Amino acid sequence: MSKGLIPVTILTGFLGSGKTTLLKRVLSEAHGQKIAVIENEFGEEDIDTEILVADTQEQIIQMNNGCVCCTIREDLRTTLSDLAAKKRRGELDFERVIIETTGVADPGPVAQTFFMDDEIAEAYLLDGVLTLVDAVHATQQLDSRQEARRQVGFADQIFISKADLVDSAAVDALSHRLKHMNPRAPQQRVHFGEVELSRVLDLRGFNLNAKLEIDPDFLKVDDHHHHHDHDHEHGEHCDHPHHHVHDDDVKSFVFKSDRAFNPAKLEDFLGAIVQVYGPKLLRYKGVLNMKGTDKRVIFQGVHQLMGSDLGPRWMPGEKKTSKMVFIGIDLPKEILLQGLEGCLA
Ligand SMILES: Nc1nc2c(ncn2[C@@H]2O[C@H](COP(=O)(O)OP(=O)(O)OP(=O)(O)O)[C@@H](O)[C@H]2O)c(=O)[nH]1
Repeated sequence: MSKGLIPVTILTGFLGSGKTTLLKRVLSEAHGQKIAVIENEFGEEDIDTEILVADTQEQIIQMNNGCVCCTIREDLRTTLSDLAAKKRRGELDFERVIIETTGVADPGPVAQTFFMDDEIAEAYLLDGVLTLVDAVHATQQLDSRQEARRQVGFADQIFISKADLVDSAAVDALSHRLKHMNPRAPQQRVHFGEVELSRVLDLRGFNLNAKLEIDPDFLKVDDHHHHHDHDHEHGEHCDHPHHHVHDDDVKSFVFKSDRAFNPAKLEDFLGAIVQVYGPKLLRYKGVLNMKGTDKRVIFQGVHQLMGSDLGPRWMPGEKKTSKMVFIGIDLPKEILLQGLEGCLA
């Protein structure tokens, strides 16, 4: 990672989705890596920490704060800055941080900590948000709990746990639903937390400097919108019986164009959009063809906080296709798509 920043992974997922199981597994497999774990649990019981301590040499920091939504940002900030200070002074030795969030929390404030606070941003780099989805209970949780939907919306990687307990058609339906909510995040089934470390660490989901690719398949699930997509990847229409039953408020859409953006217009437009829709924009991310540079422009954000950076050069003869994905709650898709179209040079 650049500039010696400490990579941070946020592990989220609804109650009982298998976060601790996965974390234990990762810690036992991360040979040679020193990981500081921050348990952000809701309630007094410190059971998870005990389990982890018993099995590993990791440094565990428990935060038992009552109200997750309002106080976590401050507590997490303090915890993170203490950790970084101890590392600087040589009192603690660790290379990365994993934060296990409580199952009922919206991961947004946790993720935002890494953008909003200068002191934190100078020491840490948010590497990725991992979301566990419980195949047995997800449908009901997603139907009834906004936090569960937001956890999916924020994910850079989705793990479906407990697929062993339901039939495969049900897992497929769930997977399909998740893909609609968040086409950007790869999905993988996990059995009792068994995952490759490469799926968990160094995802660089938030790293602007990293080589950034958007899964080319995500366009296939964008069933409502084809007029920006002239590649005719329409094969996968949603004939799935499950799809129209739900009305998930977390939705996503993709903008795609081969024409370059006018940077000033785009900046104005996006600036205005995040002002108005920031609270509803969970994540957005794009690889853009921008007039005036032969490099890709990588842009991404969480809520109102937006950043951009230069990525790799376009290859000679390569089609310079801009792709943007927006994930959010009740977003005015047509307004956004038309607005973006209007920013093309
Ligand atoms: N059958 C099955 N059970 C699993 C799987 N993954 C986890 N579990 C079980 O699910 C239960 C909950 O797992 P935990 O890892 O404690 O879940 P958690 O997300 O940390 O739970 P909270 O901290 O309460 O939010 C445990 O009994 C696990 O053994 C899986 O892939 N299959």
